[in-house]
Amino acid sequence: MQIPFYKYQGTGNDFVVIDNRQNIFPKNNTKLIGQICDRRFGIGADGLILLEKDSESDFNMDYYNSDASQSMCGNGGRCAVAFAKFLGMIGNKTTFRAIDGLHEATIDGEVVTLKMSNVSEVHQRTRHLFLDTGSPHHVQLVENLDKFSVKHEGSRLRYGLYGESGSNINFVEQQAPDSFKVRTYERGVEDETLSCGTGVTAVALAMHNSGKTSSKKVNISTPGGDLNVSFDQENGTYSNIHLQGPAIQVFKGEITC
Ligand SMILES: N[C@H](CCC[C@H](N)C(=O)O)C(=O)O
Repeated sequence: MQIPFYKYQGTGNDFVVIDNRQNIFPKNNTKLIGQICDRRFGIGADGLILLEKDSESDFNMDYYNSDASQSMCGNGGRCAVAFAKFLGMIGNKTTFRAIDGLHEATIDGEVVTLKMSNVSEVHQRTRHLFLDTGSPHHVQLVENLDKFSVKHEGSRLRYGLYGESGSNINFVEQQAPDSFKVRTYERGVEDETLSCGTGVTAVALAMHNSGKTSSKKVNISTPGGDLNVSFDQENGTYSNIHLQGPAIQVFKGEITC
């Protein structure tokens, strides 16, 4: 079978994206998902995105990590919006469905602004914070982030602290009153990725919640590029959360399976 696909990247978090509105992809074949995402034997990607029909919104985004596990994906959501625009399915505004519910988004050129789900619980621990922005995130301030062993420490925490279900692990260094550098170990990729959308969203909220910033517009730089997170906070709930950054189409191909 030949399945057309596109490759997108959002600040270096990269995805194989497929128009699956006719249900052509064998999504139960988790081995195939792993093969597609394999950096050597396949196309190579952090995850797979299937864009599907949805009865109540413009489309459904079915997201798979490279190990075929599922979660919400912020950068993937931004790339799905860019793909839907490319397909002519939407104009510059959309509402789509993901695993954590409906999301609004806008697109202006290559920049996609994605509304994230509300966050009403931020757990403060001795040396880290934990919150769920559509996927679970551990947020920890470190020194000398550029030299930090993200994969080793990230894996240790992901399995040691969070067991089999795991969590994404974000290491953070403050750059200025409203800006931070972040490197992320991603659950389901089981490696450092160049950027993590739900992760930088978690970092922005966690840094505000712990008083490291009083700004409600936070700039986050990742190894893959820069993202902005803006939000409101009322009675302990974070709402009107927007993740903004580029989503770029890289190439088109055909999967043989
Ligand atoms: N690895 C995450 C999902 C993808 C998150 C990341 N790619 C993003 O942009 O939010 C998890 O399983 O919790």
